[in-house]
Amino acid sequence: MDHFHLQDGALHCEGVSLEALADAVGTPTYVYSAATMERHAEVMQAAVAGAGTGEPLVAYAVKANPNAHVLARLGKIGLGADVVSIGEYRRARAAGIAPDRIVFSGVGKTAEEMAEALAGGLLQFNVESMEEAHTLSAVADAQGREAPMGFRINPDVSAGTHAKITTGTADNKFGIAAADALGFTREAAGLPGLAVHGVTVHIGSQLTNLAPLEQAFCRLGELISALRADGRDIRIADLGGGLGVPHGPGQPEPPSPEAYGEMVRRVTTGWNTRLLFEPGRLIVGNAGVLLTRVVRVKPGVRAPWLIVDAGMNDLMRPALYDAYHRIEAVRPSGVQQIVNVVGPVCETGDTFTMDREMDRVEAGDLIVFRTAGAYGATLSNGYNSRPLAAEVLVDGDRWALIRRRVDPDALAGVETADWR
Ligand SMILES: Cc1ncc(COP(=O)(O)O)c(C=O)c1O
Ligand SMILES: N[C@@H](CCCC[NH3+])C(=O)O
Repeated sequence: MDHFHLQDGALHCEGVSLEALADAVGTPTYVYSAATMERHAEVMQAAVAGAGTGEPLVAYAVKANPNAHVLARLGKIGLGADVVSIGEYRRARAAGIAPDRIVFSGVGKTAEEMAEALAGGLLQFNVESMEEAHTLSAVADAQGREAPMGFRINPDVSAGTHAKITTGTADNKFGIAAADALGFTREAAGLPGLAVHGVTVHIGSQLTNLAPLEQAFCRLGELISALRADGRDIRIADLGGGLGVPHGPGQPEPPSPEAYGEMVRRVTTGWNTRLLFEPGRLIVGNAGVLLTRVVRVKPGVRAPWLIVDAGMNDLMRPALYDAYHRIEAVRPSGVQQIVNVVGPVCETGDTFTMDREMDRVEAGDLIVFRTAGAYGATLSNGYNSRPLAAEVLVDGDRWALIRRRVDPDALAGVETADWR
């Protein structure tokens, strides 16, 4: 069921008219459906229920959408958090997510970040190099604590996704080579302050095929056996995120969470570990749209330029990854046109799409970019001294502004000239 639907000829999010929202808060604005993100979370929880030993933990990848109100909603229905900075850790805690439901990933954790998270509590650090393990050991030893950790394995599997969001090939910066895992884990187990109980893998994002995930999980399974044979007490297997979401007709259809859960159950039989999952996009991607207004329509050589008031600074994915976003008129005219949709930023890359067939719209009309709930607002910036877009959360027929539009003057307000 799509919570973005037509009602009285115009697009609504749940019971709220996007036209009314644009009038109330202006554009560009991210609009999220609480019902959609909660349903996605529950579908994921159900898909992996009963897998592994003990309670499987769905630790939402905060980076996908770190808005405090989104985190609080997801935390309330039982999701944990996968964080990659102390900023995300603090946000997860502030949203009420318990320390024992938080994992800390990322290749560049600093000693300060480790110290704060260790003191505050967490389920596990996902450590990405032997060098990092040494830093964590020193941090834990200094606090007189044991840092729970697992190594992130780079399984050297091609995820079949965009090169810039592939993370599990030997040439990527993430994780340790599977061949090093035995030696590194043995070395880490001998360091003070480290409790090595986990292994983790995450091979990329927007995966539309289960095969590379299955291959990576199988490698992890072999490794768990080898680590156990070497005397390690492996209790947690964190299978990362990465499951793709549908982007609409003509786009690759990802496997369902149920099919993913089935594969996980099959591959992890006999592992005898607790299972963790780190979905981001799956939970929030299709729970959000970017609502924007057409500023003007300018004649073009191939097709007219539809210049909208959202730019690449607001939604970076097309510029960064040539990502496809479905574009819809908020009030469909029923007449189709072919257009190039671009933003106002002074970059040729500020192009959302070329030669797209869509409903005919004119200057002043509203359109939406679909599937913008993940890696949308969080990747935005103030390039060209543009404000950061507002964010709205809809729940039934009520809505709340969950991030005010951030004026460029507010950003300029932190510029200092403290010469020394
Ligand atoms: C370690 C880790 N876990 C989870 C995720 C979430 O990925 P996705 O949003 O594709 O589920 C990412 C991002 O790719 C990641 O780097
Ligand atoms: N930011 C990327 C996903 C990368 C996730 C982080 N590892 C996207 O929008 O598709």
